[in-house]
Amino acid sequence: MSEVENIQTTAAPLVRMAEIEGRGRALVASQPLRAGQIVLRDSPIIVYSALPLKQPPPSQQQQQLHSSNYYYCSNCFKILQPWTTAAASVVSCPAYSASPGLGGGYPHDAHALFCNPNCRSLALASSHSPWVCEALTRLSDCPSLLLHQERQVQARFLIAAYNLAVVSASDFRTLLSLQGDSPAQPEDAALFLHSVISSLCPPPQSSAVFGFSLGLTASLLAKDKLNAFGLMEPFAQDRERSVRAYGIYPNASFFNHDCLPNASRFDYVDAAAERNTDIIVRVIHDVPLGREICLSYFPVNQNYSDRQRRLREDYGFTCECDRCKVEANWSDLEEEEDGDEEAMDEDWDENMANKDIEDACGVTEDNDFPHAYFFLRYMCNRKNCWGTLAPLPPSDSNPSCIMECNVCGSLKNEEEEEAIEGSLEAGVVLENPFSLSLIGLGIRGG
Ligand SMILES: C[S@@+](CC[C@H](N)C(=O)[O-])C[C@H]1O[C@@H](n2cnc3c(N)ncnc32)[C@H](O)[C@@H]1O
Repeated sequence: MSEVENIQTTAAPLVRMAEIEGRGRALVASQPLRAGQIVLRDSPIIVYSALPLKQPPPSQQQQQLHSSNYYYCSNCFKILQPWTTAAASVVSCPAYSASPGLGGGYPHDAHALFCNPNCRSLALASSHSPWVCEALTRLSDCPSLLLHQERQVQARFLIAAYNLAVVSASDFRTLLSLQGDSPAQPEDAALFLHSVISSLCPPPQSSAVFGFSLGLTASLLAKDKLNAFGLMEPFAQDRERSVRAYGIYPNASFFNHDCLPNASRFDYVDAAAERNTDIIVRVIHDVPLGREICLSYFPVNQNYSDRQRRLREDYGFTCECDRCKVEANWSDLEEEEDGDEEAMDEDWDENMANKDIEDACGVTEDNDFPHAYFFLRYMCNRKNCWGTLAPLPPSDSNPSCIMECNVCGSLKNEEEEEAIEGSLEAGVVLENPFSLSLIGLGIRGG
């Protein structure tokens, strides 16, 4: 085992890297961890926009995206205030001649806006170099690319990655060290994007040390697919949550997946603080020394077959976690019963609700649903949220009773919820030591 460099700014790292057979590199607890403890704060080596290259004119924005979320700074990725005099500090990339705000709004076709001149200066010296600016301009006028939204976002990643090779060789080496190899036969995306970039905007000569080849393009795309974290738009109950930007995080990339994770990651992109694109990983309950720390690569409410398919197709492995071992059996039964795999999603809540709550809390010994406690305690009960709850960091080793959701951001005070709900539910479940979680998370009744 080797210690992960820079993984903690404190003197004693809380996690270290281990090589685990069948799972590759992993992060394990290097000391006993308390619920809520921050095990990693990580800064991205690349952040790139999740928006298509060619943005629709304002008249169509409403249909395609939530318009208030549409504009953000191309350096720090904080949302830009709607155009008012309060947003007067917003500046565009120098290559774009019009001034933001003219005509009552931001220019919809400016490919880079910055929340202030400082952000612009930082970007011009790094992520928005003259080559990136020129490349994005050319790519956004490429008709064959504009047909594929996903390819446009991949193109943004490739431009950011090839630019990284020029502006920071060491960060580019780190990127190359992450999981993800070029497949023997390059996939369509790599063939297409490499040819478009070669013809329209080949990387500058200064990146020659790493070269520019189809193999490298394919390998970079593979690394992006396995390691990128989505920085999400704020949660809203009435619409699907979208990704604002993707980031590649050099240390967080070593977290393996578990369908019942013991840690969850938080981001605070619109926070006023600096390093707003960092991700912060906290353990959701106590973790013993030596135990692997895992995240879930997607919301924990997904059913067994969807999870397995996604992990196989997107991440190339078969999940054999405790939850999958259990659900493999009841999933088969349910699929036989209704003969419709798709119906599992809708049935999932019902499955949970129908399981005996006493079993869930370990009161009786039934291994049919041993992990129900996880959902009752650590899954957010806000409609359409499906986030994971983790306690706030402990203070002076005292655990916090405030749980924070990593998707909608709500804070739940377990003690207050117990007091309020307890009076409503008196006699029903309060004898159960876990009742406050059951009530607070609203699982009862499905
Ligand atoms: C983001 S990387 C995690 C770090 C990776 N293990 C490494 O060595 O760099 C994702 C990859 O890790 C592996 N992985 C993650 N979770 C796993 C699990 N539960 N079982 C087996 N392999 C896993 C898969 O190869 C997956 O594509």
